[in-house]
Amino acid sequence: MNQNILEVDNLHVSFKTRNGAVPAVRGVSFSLKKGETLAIVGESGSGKSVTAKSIMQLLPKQNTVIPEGTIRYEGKDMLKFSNKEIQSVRGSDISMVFQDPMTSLNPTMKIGKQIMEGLSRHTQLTKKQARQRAKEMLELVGIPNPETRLDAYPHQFSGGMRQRVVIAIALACNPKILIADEPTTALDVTIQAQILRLMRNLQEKMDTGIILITHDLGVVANMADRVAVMYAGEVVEQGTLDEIFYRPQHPYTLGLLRSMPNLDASRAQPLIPIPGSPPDPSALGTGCPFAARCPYTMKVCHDYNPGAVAISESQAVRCWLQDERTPPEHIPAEIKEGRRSTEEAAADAEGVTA
Ligand SMILES: Nc1ncnc2c1ncn2[C@@H]1O[C@H](COP(=O)(O)OP(=O)(O)OP(=O)(O)O)[C@@H](O)[C@H]1O
Repeated sequence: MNQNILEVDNLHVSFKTRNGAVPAVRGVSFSLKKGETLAIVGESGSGKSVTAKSIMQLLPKQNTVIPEGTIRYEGKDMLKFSNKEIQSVRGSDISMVFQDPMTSLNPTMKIGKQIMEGLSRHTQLTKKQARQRAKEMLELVGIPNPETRLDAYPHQFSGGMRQRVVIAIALACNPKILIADEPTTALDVTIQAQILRLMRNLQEKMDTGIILITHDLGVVANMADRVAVMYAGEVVEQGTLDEIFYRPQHPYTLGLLRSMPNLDASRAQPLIPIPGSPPDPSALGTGCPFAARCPYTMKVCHDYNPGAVAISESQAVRCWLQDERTPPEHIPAEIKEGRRSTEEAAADAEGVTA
C-alpha cells in the first residue's frame, strides 16, 4: 500500500521577470509519509521556499509559471485544484509556518480570534467550542494562562511565544501536513530547541507529516527522518538521515556536512566552507550546476547535467561520479567509503535488515 500523503513529481517552477525567466525549481521530486519529517536543506536561493510555497499555491500568480510537474495530496493533483479546493485544503489539511511569526499573525486581532478564524472556516464547531479548542491549543503549545492569553494581541507576546501561537494556529485543525519554513531561524538557541521539541511532541500526538525547510544541519539531525538536499533548484541528493549524514554521495552534500560544526566533539574536524557561491538561476548552462564549485569535476560535468540515480531504495543522487562509465580511479575516497557494497544495497532493496 502506498502510504505517501504527498508526492511531488518533476516539479518545475519559473518566474517571469524583466530580465527573463528565472527557473527557480527544476525537476524536483520527493514524497512524504504520514507522521514523518522530511527536511529540505540547501544554501540561500536553492529553491526551498519556492518548492514549499508551490505546494500551498502561495506564489504570486502574475509572474509564476509551473510548466511541468504534479503535486499529489492523497493521490489528487493539487495543481489542478480550483481556488475553492485549495482554500479548503490550506490551513486544514496542510498548514504552513514561516520564519517570522509576524508575517502570519494579524497585529490588530486578538490571538484567540485568530485561532478561532481557521476553526470556523474549516470545522463545524460552535463559537463556544472553537474558543474552548483555541484555549486547548494554547495550552498544548505551552502558553501559560491560556484563558486570559486568548484575549491578548500579538505584540504582547515574546518572539518565541508568538511562534508557539503560530504553531497553535497551524495545528488547530489537525492538519495532515505541516510545512515549516525556517521556523526557528529568528529565535535564540534555547527557544529554538523548545520550539523544535514542541513540534516533535505535537507531531507524535497528531501523526502530522512535517516538511521542514532549513539551512541548519543541526536542526536536521534533531528532527528529520529523511533529507532532500537542494542546489540551484534541484534535489541533488536525497536519502534517510543516516544515508545523508554518514554515506553522502554528492560532493555538495559532503561540502555542506564539512561546513557544519560537528555536534560530536570526539569527531570534531576543522570546518571547511564550500568555496564560491551558488549560480545565478537565470544564467544556468547545460552542465551540472555545482560543477564550478566541485572539487571532483570531469569534462562531462561542464557539458551535461546528470539525472538522478537511485543507489538504494531510499537514496538518490544527481552526480556523474555515480555513472558506471566513470573510471574508478576518478572517484574520491570519501565517496567510495560511503558507498554500500552490492550485497548491502541488494539486502536493502529486499527490505532485509542485517
Ligand atoms: N517572486 C519571485 N520572483 C522572481 N524570482 C523569485 C521569486 N521568488 C523567489 N525567486 C527566486 O527563486 C530562487 C529560489 O528562491 P527561494 O526563496 O526558494 O530560495 P531558498 O532556498 O528558500 O532560500 P532562503 O534560504 O534564502 O529562503 C532565488 O533565486 C530567488 O531569487
